Amino acid sequence: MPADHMLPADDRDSLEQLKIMTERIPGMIFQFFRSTQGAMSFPYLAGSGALLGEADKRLLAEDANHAFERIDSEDFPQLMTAIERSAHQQTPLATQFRLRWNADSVRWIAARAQPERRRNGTLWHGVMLDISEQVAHEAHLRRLSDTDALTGLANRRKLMKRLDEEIAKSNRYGTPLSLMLLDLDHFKQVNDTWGHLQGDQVLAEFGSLCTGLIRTEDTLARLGGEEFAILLPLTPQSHCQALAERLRHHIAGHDFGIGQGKVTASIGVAEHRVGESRERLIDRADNSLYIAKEQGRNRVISCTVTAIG
Ligand SMILES: Nc1nc2c(ncn2[C@@H]2O[C@H](COP(=O)(O)OP(=O)(O)OP(=O)(O)O)[C@@H](O)[C@H]2O)c(=O)[nH]1
Repeated sequence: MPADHMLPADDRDSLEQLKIMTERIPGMIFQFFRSTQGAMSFPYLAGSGALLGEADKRLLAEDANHAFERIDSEDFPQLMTAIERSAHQQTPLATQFRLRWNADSVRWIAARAQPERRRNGTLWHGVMLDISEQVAHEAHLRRLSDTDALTGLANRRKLMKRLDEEIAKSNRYGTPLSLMLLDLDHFKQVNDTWGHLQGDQVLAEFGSLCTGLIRTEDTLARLGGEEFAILLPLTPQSHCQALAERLRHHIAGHDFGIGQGKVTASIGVAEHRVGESRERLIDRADNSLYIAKEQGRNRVISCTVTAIG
């Protein structure tokens, strides 16, 4: 029989096993306490043994700020809000944030914890997991779903997102916003004469050429086939029209690998009007493009019926 102050052997084995396990799991289990005065600490921290030394654990048991000061300043406010809400509503804490790991490494951490009201504050019981690889993978998938595979430019889906963002800003602040639609002329002939592979090459080079002529804040997208679009924030129609004319000129003078002057583009321009929908703006630019094609191609038409070229 064990002495009164000792645990039975079975329990000691279980405790020993639990200790070994918590030190080896690929994450951390913790208790986090926030007093009613706002003082914060980690009374218990275990797991990912290699990541946190005993000294760190002792410091954090006194004051959680040793960990909080390593949290990315962009994520800190939403973490504090999540803690506050969880304490106030007694609902589970579920959040994620970036943690500075060492001089050149930042890790994404997900935290899930259950709050428990105590006489002098709130005590959470929870787990933290390093989700950096998952976050990087999601970002990669997002980039893929927003990118046109042939040209590496933004695709239609991405352009629609950017249009929604910029239209919202334009409506809110009354700032100018222009949209340009570009369509290569008689592209079928390029394919028929030089082959589809060379046609692909022309499309990719067209993307590079235009990218080099616009600002980084502008979004150049391939809408599909030989149709492209450029979204130009903070740009009134007159400036957009001048840029379109410059692009048209460069395109017509460029050798895309099939001889100079073999590729031209028709361009339609429209400026967003406050309160106008995305579809209406696209329709107006598309209408200008249609007129440019009708009037003989290799020209710029703006929605205010000004024809150049
Ligand atoms: N090489 C290549 N060709 C494409 C791609 N997507 C669409 N096209 C071709 O682009 C051509 C578009 O033809 P049309 O819509 O008749 O237009 P167009 O010949 O450019 O004539 P206009 O626009 O009226 O000046 C077709 O031959 C399509 O096969 C692509 O990804 N690669």
